[in-house]
Amino acid sequence: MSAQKVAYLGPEASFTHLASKALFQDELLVPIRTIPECIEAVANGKVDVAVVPLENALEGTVPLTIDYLFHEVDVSVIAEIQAPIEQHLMVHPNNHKKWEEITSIYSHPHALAQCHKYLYYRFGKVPLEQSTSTAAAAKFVSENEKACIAAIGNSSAAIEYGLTIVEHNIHDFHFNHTRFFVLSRSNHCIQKPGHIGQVKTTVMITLPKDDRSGALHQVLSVFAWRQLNLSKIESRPLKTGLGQYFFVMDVLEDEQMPMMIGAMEELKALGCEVKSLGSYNTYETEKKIASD
Ligand SMILES: O=C(O)C(=O)C[C@]1(C(=O)O)C=C[C@@H](O)C=C1
Repeated sequence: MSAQKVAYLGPEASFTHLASKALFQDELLVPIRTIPECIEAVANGKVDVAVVPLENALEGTVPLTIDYLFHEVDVSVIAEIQAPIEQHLMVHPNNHKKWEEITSIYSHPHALAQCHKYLYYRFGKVPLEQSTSTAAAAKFVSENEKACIAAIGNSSAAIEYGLTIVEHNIHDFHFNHTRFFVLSRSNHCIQKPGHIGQVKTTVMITLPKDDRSGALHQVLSVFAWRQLNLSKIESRPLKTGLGQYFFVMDVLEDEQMPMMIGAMEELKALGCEVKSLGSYNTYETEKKIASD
């Protein structure tokens, strides 16, 4: 069988690349510049699969990913990858000796936010610049050795782009992990040995338009009386006006199970709109994932 094309938020050595490599050892990995372009690539059939960051333990949801999946495309989640995240400050080797004089710091907004306290106390006056990924920041710093600037990213990015790490582990809290979604046009979830926990289903629910009181309570009851365990609930703006939201819920059950089928029917009977992203297994980059 020919290798699958797997798009990921690049360039090489982004955290998303490291997560993709853990699950897709034998496939063709294709770096793409931004999260929407990754999602479009899989939706349009340019690639078979796309890997994008979804949620970080310190900073929460990556809004671009969840909003794009709700508003713009119909694709399924076929796996989740969880990875530990260690952020380091790195500079061009030519600037190694004067690294404390850096004039700006580049990284992905989620990475900058994960290091907020460090940056505030250590470099409070130094401007922070946003990049499309941590690896894009490292690449930029490597290409601009004349400027005394730094990037925040992982140690693979430092090696890939020939940078020197000047401060290790600058993220503010020790337990720093990120969830990545593996997206596909088909809804056949990846079944490789080594997954952890229970199967999960992600649904996006819009409440009935009549704005009745207790609507969210009704939605939660649909899951509660069936003993369907939720591992996440979050509201995101519908982008139609202030106070209008959709709800993202992760349910620890397969959507094919009778209780889940019943729950989805009851939600629709209540007047909710339901968009399911499908059921999927969770893999960890630290744990061995068999190549098939
Ligand atoms: O993959 C990368 O390197 C990214 O820059 C993206 C991203 C994210 O959006 O959460 C991935 C993991 C880390 O949490 C920080 C940044």
